[in-house]
Amino acid sequence: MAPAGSGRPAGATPRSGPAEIIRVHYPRRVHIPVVVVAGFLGSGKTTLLNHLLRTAGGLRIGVVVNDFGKVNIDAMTVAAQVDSMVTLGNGCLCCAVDAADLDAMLDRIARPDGPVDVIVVEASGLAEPPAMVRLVLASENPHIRYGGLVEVVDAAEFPATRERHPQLDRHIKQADLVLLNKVDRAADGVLELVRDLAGGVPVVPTEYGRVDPGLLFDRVARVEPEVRQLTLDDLLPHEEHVHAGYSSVEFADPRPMNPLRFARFLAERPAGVYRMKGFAHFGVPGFEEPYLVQTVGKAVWLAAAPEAKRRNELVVIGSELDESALRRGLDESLEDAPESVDPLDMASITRFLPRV
Ligand SMILES: Nc1nc2c(ncn2[C@@H]2O[C@H](COP(=O)(O)OP(=O)(O)OP(=O)(O)O)[C@@H](O)[C@H]2O)c(=O)[nH]1
Repeated sequence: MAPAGSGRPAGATPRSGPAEIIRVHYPRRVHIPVVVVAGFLGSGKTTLLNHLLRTAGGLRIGVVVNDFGKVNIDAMTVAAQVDSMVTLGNGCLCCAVDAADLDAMLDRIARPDGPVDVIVVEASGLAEPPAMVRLVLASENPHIRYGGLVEVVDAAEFPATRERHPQLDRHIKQADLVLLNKVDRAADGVLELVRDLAGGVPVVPTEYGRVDPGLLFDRVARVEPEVRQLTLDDLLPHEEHVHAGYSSVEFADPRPMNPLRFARFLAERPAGVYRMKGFAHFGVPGFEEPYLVQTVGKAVWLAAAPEAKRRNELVVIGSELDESALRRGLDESLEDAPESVDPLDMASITRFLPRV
């Protein structure tokens, strides 16, 4: 893959093999994922952020640091490595900054020609995670999309924190992904307990926030998808040098999907799934073109992908995935007679398209 963010001109991406086809695969309308990282004081959010900044390759990460208090320690810690820094220094983002203020922050860094590929909002340790997510979802910036709520949980302090802050159980359930950090200092049984509390939300154990950035966001820079076909390999996280703790399942099938059954599969979000991405097609009269499909937690986005192949190619990423149940769910979503499907059923799919 070309170094992300290398600024290489369109069409100049070198790929091995003579049969390299350069194809437009993503919609031209670009959406920058905004990942919210929450967690109690000291759980390891800044450590995670620094790890992401160090290991994201050429991806340009914009950071919104939401510190509580006047002294901006987190911002100073990460500042040296950040491409574009916007700090919310006036207190807890969820209670002191309204959506318009966050929008103003995002506007400074989230532009199609802007300086970043991904935005991470590090929430103050005191922030209520769903309030942070609502701020991102309420943003009127047309260039962003919600990239998931990652809750960092301190495994070493888990029993004590839970006693002091019973809302921790709720935070774990509300997250799209739980990073159970400090497993090097965790008592026996904490991982099992957190997985139990999470009720299907993927839980990935980490030390010093060392997680593959590919779990949190695509390793492909925004400039790239416009110049070449996205491969399954691009979509898969790479696990070298990081504590794995998660897995991915690839599904490829040329047969079309049934819109109702596939929509149900997306909505049901099988246990342990954090992200799904790839392409799906339905072959229903009037809806022959494939779609780019992306999910993060409970959120689903679709985009028309007219130049993609008419086949399903999906990557499912998560923790403790039940591969055979996933494959069964996807197999059961396939449709042998797409021409006889009621085109109105496509509403279950097209409702995930961006509103224009
Ligand atoms: N043993 C151990 N220590 C860790 C781990 N991850 C982070 N720490 C340490 O925990 C302390 C707190 O980490 P931070 O990353 O600052 O935590 P934070 O969530 O950003 O804290 P606030 O900004 O106060 O909310 C630091 O001293 C880290 O070095 C880990 O996996 N294991």
